[in-house]
Amino acid sequence: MQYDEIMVRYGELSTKGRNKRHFIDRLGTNVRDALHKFPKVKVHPNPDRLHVILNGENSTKVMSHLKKVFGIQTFSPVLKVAKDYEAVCDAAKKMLADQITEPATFKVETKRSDHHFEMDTFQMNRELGGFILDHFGDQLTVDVHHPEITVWVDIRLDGIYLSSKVIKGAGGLPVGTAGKGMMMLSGGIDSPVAAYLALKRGVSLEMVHFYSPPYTSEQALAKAKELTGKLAHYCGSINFIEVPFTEIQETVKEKVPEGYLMTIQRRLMLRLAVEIANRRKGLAVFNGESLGQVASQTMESMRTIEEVTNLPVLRPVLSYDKTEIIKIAEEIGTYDLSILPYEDCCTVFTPPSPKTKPRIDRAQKYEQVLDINGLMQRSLDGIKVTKIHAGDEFLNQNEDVFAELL
Ligand SMILES: Nc1ncnc2c1ncn2[C@@H]1O[C@H](COP(=O)(O)OP(=O)(O)OP(=O)(O)O)[C@@H](O)[C@H]1O
Repeated sequence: MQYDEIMVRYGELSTKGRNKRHFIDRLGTNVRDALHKFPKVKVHPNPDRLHVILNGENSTKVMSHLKKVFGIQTFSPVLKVAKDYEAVCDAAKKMLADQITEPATFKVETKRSDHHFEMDTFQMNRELGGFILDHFGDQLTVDVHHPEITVWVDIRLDGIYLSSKVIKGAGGLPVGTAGKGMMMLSGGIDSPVAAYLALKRGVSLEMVHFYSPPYTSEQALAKAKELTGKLAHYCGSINFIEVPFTEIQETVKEKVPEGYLMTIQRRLMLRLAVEIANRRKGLAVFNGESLGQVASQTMESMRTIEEVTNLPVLRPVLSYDKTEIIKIAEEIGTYDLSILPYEDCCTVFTPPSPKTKPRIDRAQKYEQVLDINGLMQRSLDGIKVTKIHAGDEFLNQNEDVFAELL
């Protein structure tokens, strides 16, 4: 059914006191971004509610985009009618016919800011309630205390607004209200989920992806970019930073004892991510590590890798089980992409038995034979940044991607 407006209720941000204005403005910007494909839509972020005026744009499509904007608790599609009781009845009938699928309880709740309207709130509740019972009496019964459906009637100066559905929003905080972070994004299952959770807490992210041609293919890179396109649905667009890592991996493999290959590679990845964060005003590095999942994800290993920086390294999925991570990946639509069998630079160079408790002093000693600054500089010189928008696709532009899978 086509509605006139979507009324958005704020989530957690309504408790943010002095920062409230900043949060609301940011949410307004994010909603406009998310709805940029609907040019007629107008967004009005008011202190108590945000109003999306549809001006004829398809309400179902607009709502499917709104569902992914963080900082929204719930929203309701609204019909606007002339200030006329008959018009209110017609609209209520249309709305409920579209909504009711099984017996339910209901009540009418009216608010009136136009005190010149001929009916007061009490009258409207009673009359419209009676009208609804006349038409839907076989399915609806009145419950004024805990109704399953509330028909809201808002009598304002410019018209009467009706709504009856409450749709759950994405929750969280508006992206961009919690600072900027660098997300280490592989093509795996965990880091896209970690990125989603960071975005949900209001962090604005840039993706840092290490790739090692010819050991890793164009398809592996395309997969990481396409994952970014999926995540961009939650924030409009995301910068994707590809970082060449081949020379580092070849050198580390040649010069470092096998048990420490993974640790030293990770220390270099982290150093690079931190340098990129410093250059691009990032406040933290995020990754998809989950405690105890693999050899590099023990506390000892995390400590030895993290020793190279004092920038916070944040791990949104640290305490999640794999099954919990997979569930979120499925919900946000990244799982099917993540399990495509393209090699990651880490898997290509993973030794058969990496140390699960690497020591800081050993890692430092093995790094002494490496030209860390030179390796990093050459890698940083090869960085490429691409702005990726929601839904951008990279894999299917490349037909041989699928050919290779067959
Ligand atoms: N090629 C890469 N580019 C950027 N970050 C990476 C890359 N490979 C690994 N990482 C980062 O290191 C974390 C741990 O990687 P690892 O391969 O050990 O674990 P994982 O559990 O398979 O993670 P994921 O499922 O995210 O790949 C990843 O979650 C990601 O944040």
